[in-house]
Amino acid sequence: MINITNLYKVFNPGRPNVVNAVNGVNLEIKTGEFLVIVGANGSGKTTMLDMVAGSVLPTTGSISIDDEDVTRLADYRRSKWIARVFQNPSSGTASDLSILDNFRLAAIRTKPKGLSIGVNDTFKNQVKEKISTLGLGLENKITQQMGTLSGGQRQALTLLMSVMDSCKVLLLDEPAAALDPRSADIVMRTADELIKDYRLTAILVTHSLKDAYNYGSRIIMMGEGQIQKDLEGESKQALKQNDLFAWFS
Ligand SMILES: Nc1ncnc2c1ncn2[C@@H]1O[C@H](COP(=O)(O)OP(=O)(O)OP(=O)(O)O)[C@@H](O)[C@H]1O
Repeated sequence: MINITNLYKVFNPGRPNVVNAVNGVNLEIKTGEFLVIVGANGSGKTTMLDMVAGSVLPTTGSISIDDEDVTRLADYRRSKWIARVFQNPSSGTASDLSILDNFRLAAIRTKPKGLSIGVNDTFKNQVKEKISTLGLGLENKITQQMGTLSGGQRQALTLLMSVMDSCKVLLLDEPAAALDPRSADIVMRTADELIKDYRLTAILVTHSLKDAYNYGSRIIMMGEGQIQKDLEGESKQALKQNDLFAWFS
């Protein structure tokens, strides 16, 4: 469970270019919940995600994960709980390494430095089996360099890699925004399945109202650094795509 209490982020405080990016957010995200965040440009979505990830520190307020206060914990120390997928497909993978070596590194993401993992047949078969679930035929190309794959293929693999090691929280920062419609669908469906299969707590930031409508168990809309709408459960399911468009009109 993620608990966000009285969260504020002020950039450039006391200067003429001061920005109140996040402005008093309170949010409890239950284990296994798939939260979608929508909102206009500059409404504070990414800053919120950055604060959960630990790459931006809050000005005031607190964040806890499973009752552990992580408010001031550096991002690399949160990696035992959190995996993040960015908009840019190159961010989550090492271009020069093979698919298999990327998965090898992913499997020891949260382990102490210096630990390595042997690439035996059992591991190879595990990786192939996981990759085959994508239905992209990549299981037969595990020695191919990651850099030679398309953006969609890389994003789908990045998602799979995030559950190779312990991961409780999946942060999705417009993961399909740079992809063609078919690849975007594959990436979003893969994310949805992993969230359900591994009972991950997930936060998706998106400008795609189609994805916001199709995915997630809860949706919030941010405006001026605050939560302006919050629908979950049956209310989220009952939301029509047109209602969602109307939020932005
Ligand atoms: N490092 C920073 N320094 C100064 N201002 C920042 C910084 N990061 C974000 N901001 C400002 O904070 C506000 C919220 O930005 P944020 O990126 O969180 O919004 P967003 O809702 O994710 O927007 P978008 O949909 O365009 O990605 C914006 O006014 C932005 O310019």
